[in-house]
Amino acid sequence: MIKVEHLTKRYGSHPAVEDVSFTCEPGTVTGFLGPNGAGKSTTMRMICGLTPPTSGAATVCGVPYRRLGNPGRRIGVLLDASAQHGGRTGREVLALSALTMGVDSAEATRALDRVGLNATAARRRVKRYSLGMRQRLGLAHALLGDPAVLVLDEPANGLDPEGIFWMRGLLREFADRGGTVLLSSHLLREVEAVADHLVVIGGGRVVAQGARDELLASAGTLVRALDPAALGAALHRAGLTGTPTTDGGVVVRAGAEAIGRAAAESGVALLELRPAGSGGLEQIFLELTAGESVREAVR
Ligand SMILES: Nc1ncnc2c1ncn2[C@@H]1O[C@H](COP(=O)(O)OP(=O)(O)OP(=O)(O)O)[C@@H](O)[C@H]1O
Repeated sequence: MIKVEHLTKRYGSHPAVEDVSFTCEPGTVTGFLGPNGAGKSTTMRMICGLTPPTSGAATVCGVPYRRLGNPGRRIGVLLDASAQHGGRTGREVLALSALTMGVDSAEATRALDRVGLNATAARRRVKRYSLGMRQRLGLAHALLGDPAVLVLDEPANGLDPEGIFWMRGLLREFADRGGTVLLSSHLLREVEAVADHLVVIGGGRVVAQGARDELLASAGTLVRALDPAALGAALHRAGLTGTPTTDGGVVVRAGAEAIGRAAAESGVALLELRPAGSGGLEQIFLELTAGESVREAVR
């Protein structure tokens, strides 16, 4: 379990993270979402004892990270896939860590297999790795000590679609076996498919959090009409407000019945009327983090 309580980090007068609280339960994947500069990495660094908080606290398995004996056996961390020594081979990186953690060196081979790095890749120097291979090595490193908790900062960076699909499966399986996963992303669609819980951060503050399915259910209704301008006018007349989607629909914070009635009263022909689901969540994400680099967030 990870518990984050009122974490705050200020650099001079700049609040990088402001009063952030959330809990990651065993058996779940928590998606930590926010645009660039929102405070995700700073929060994760505070969880892992790398950045001292200005105030507040974080615990992993009930204790602050720095008080964990042999932390790699309790929590697997991937904060920066490029941080490995470029002159070492993938196998050397893992073998050294296995030695430090007191893990059998055979586990290094198992971890490499688990992340899809074959014997040729394992013999190659890390400086010759692609970003995707570095992410896989970072993940192998995080898994090496068979921890109960994983903290991964933007682990999908550099992975191709097949790699992202593979990683989701790995994280899901880890959580289904009772593990706790916290993973960050600036792309909603990347975490939505695997996360049970979402914590959305913008400008250093948590702007929304909860079960993914509940957030999805509260995401409004998507409506699409033959004549979008007429639909806009009909919604306006009914006192309903909507946010246009990028593909010509409108997400309205109201139920299908209210929207259907408003359209019918104005004689507007509808092409689509359904729970907005992830499209609506995307709109909420955009609204909540407005002013941040939102375009990139929903790319
Ligand atoms: N060491 C530091 N000194 C000063 N400011 C910092 C430092 N580290 C982070 N910040 C600032 O804190 C804020 C949050 O940064 P952080 O890296 O945590 O965001 P992020 O959500 O991880 O973004 P990204 O997705 O771009 O990595 C930013 O405004 C950043 O400039």
